[in-house]
Order: sequence, then C-alpha cells, then structure tokens
Amino acid sequence: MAGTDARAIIEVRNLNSFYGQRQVLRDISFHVPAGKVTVIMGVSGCGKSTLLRHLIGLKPTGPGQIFVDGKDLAAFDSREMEAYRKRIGVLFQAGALFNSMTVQDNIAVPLRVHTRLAEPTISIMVRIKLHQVGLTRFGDYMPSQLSGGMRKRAGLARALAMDPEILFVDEPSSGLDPITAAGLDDLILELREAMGMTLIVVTHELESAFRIADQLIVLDQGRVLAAGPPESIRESRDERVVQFLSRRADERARDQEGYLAELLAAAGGRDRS
Ligand SMILES: Nc1ncnc2c1ncn2[C@@H]1O[C@H](COP(=O)(O)OP(=O)(O)OP(=O)(O)O)[C@@H](O)[C@H]1O
Repeated sequence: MAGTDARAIIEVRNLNSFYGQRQVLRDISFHVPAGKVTVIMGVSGCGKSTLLRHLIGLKPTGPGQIFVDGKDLAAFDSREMEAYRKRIGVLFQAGALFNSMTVQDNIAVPLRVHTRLAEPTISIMVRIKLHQVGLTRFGDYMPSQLSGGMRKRAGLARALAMDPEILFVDEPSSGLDPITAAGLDDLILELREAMGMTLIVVTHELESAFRIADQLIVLDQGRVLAAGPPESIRESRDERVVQFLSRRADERARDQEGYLAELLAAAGGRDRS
C-alpha cells in the first residue's frame, strides 16, 4: 500500500463507472491509508471528479466496490450512510459558500444542521475553525468581500466544521496564484500533521500534487496509470507515466478556458485575414 504501513480506511476494488452507456472509470483499484494524503491526479476529463463522487457516496458504485473500514459502501443503510457523511468533510472545487451569509454563518451551517449544539458552543467552534484556516478576523465578512484564496479557506473551515476524520478536497489550487495555492497546500499538510486527518485530494496541478502527496494515483482515460509514493511515480520508467509528467509540465498554464480562448482567437484571426 504505497510504501506505508498505515491501515486502509477506504479500499476501492475494481470500480467501473458509467454515465448512461458511456464508461468513464475502468477497473479502478487502490487503498486510501489512514492519516495520509492521497492525491488523485490526471488531465481534465480523465474521471477524477467522478471517482470523488463515488467515494463520498454521491454516485452509486457498480460494477466494482468501495469498502469503508472493510464494509461495502453500496450495502450501507441510510443510518450507516448518514454516519459516514458525518465522518467526512468535502471542499468542492468552487468552495460552494452561500453568498447571502457571512463567513461565520457559512461555517456554522453543518453544525446547525447536524448537531443540537447550543449557539454559544457553535460560536466557539466556528471561531476555532476560522483560526485554523487563518481567517480569524474575517468571520463577519460576506464571501464576496474575500479573495479567491480566502474563499477557499472559508470553504475549508466549513468542511472542517464537524471535525471530519476524512477530508475530500476537489482541486484546491484551481484559480489561485502559485503563492496562495502553496499556502493552501501547507494548510492541507498541517491537517495531516496536527489532526492525523486522512485527506483525499483531487488535482490536475502537478506541482501541488507532488508537494502534498504521501500516495499518488494517476488516472488516464478512466484507468489507473500509476499508483504509489511520489518518488516512485517521479522515477517511473513507464513511458506513459513519463509522457504524462512531461505533458503536464507543458500544459501547466493551459487550462481548458485558456485553450478555448486560444482557439477562438485563432479562429478570429483567420476570419480577419
Ligand atoms: N453528469 C455527467 N453526465 C455525463 N457525462 C459526464 C458527467 N460528468 C462527467 N461526465 C464525463 O465523464 C468524464 C469524466 O469526467 P470528470 O468530471 O470525472 O473528469 P475530471 O478528471 O474530474 O475532469 P476535470 O478536471 O475537468 O473536472 C468526462 O468525459 C465528462 O465529460
């Protein structure tokens, strides 16, 4: 298991996934070690977000299985699923904050929905989370008043509100400048160090992936291309892995929107000529 002796908290076994007739994940298998950072990476459209949706129980599995603490996620009854959802936190790509609420009210949402804690207790817990993500002074700000990096941190604070054992993070660095992105990576590592949290991070950012991962799962067209500790991926002689790593370096600054803009500019240029 990726060169680590940690217990597997999640095991994915021969998972396949479909949207209608279209297969997007093929025979995916890997372990998620407890208390470590597992990074799922790959180019856009390779199936990272779909895999994440399976792992958090938003998309039914099959064929194939996902085991949580040895128990098949597909066999969870509603009570077990609710218990699992309480054990996990999710930071979605866009942060998904409620724009009409202050940052502190956003963070309080899971506590108000899932617990019967009194308001003074909730207020203390919210302040702890704000402190944890470095936003102590920004509790009464509206999301629109925050920078992109601060919004991500606020989203992270909300994902941490219930003190999850497992935290899923979708594209932490997307839309952030490199320094802000590195700050978020440090925060992720701190959660592992200080809280012993299990983290599963989805990213297409090579640099960030290598900085934070204990284990890397590289997806390519819905299959696991390589899995293991970062050093074993970096040293891999598998031609497809080498190609993937070099291609990613070339494409670092070229996200989908940039690519589309280039195409449109090129088409515009042709029209004018
Ligand atoms: N709801 C859906 N219905 C149909 N096809 C979908 C749906 N969601 C994703 N897909 C397709 O499944 C494939 C995998 O998508 P997915 O979003 O999992 O990839 P990804 O690696 O997360 O991409 P990105 O980095 O761009 O988010 C893509 O071809 C996508 O078009």
